Amino acid sequence: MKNNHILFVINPKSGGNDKTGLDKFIDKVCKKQEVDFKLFYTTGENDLEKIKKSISEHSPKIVVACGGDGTVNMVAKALLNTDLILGIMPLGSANGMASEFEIPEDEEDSLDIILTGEAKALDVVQINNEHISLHLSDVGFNAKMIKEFEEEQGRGKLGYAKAFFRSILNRESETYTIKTDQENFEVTAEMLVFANASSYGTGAVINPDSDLNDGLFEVIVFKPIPLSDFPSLTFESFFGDIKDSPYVEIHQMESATIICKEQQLLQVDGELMGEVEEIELKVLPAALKVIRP
Ligand SMILES: Nc1ncnc2c1ncn2[C@@H]1O[C@H](COP(=O)(O)OP(=O)(O)OP(=O)(O)O)[C@@H](O)[C@H]1O
Repeated sequence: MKNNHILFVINPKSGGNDKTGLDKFIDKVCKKQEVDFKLFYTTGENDLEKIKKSISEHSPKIVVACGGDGTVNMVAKALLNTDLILGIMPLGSANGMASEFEIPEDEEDSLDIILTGEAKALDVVQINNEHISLHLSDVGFNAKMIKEFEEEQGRGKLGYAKAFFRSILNRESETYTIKTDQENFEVTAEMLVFANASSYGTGAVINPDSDLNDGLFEVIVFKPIPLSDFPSLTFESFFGDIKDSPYVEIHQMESATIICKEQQLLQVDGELMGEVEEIELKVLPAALKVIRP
């Protein structure tokens, strides 16, 4: 079956790559396949509202996020609680959600999946009633590393490596209280991950039991770890099972309130959301339909 009537939401800046030929490419493929389509370009200003307006003007069946995780998250926000289907053309510097769904970065292949793939339901994690997370959100080590990276002059792979090693050397432990329907408990952690999905864009698997459609999410506690054991934990996340590590604890839940003893920088699907003291998490089961291979 051919998927018809599509709105392509293009982030012209994502991934730092040139997208000047993208409109012609979409036009060529869609015309050949006799698929109706419209293009929308993000500006970085009030894009969510503008996308919603464009959806109400054009009434598409599918809305495709052409960008990185930030663009995917924003389009998903516009589609929540509607019958519209999300498609993904991974064109960002971080394409974590696309790699989770095994959507290839090649434009031709990803567009083919959008036109012929099947829509499957996906849980979404609501955070503090204002953000949604399809992929991975966290406080602690990773959020601080992203901040370091964004402040890095050089960026690129070298900038990432510098931010990574600086963050490793400056790791800090924080105390968090986790409140669920069943229990309240305190943890000391270098990082807490709120995980719908399984892996960061780098390929590190931090949530091996992830099921994107089980009506649950995982809170992964990374306990204080001596520097000498850091390489083995990293190795396990890439090649083994992180659950075997004595420094990792995984809790599954439907909702939770996390209270941070000190304010923490919150990262949601690759975007920094500022400092928070309390984090309200709630799974929205099967709240989104996504085209997958
Ligand atoms: N036309 C635009 N000009 C500048 N920024 C934009 C534009 N459109 C969207 N943005 C910004 O792009 C970001 C999302 O980028 P996205 O995550 O999709 O790609 P990315 O290349 O992975 O991003 P990052 O720069 O975070 O690595 C948002 O912060 C959004 O505000």
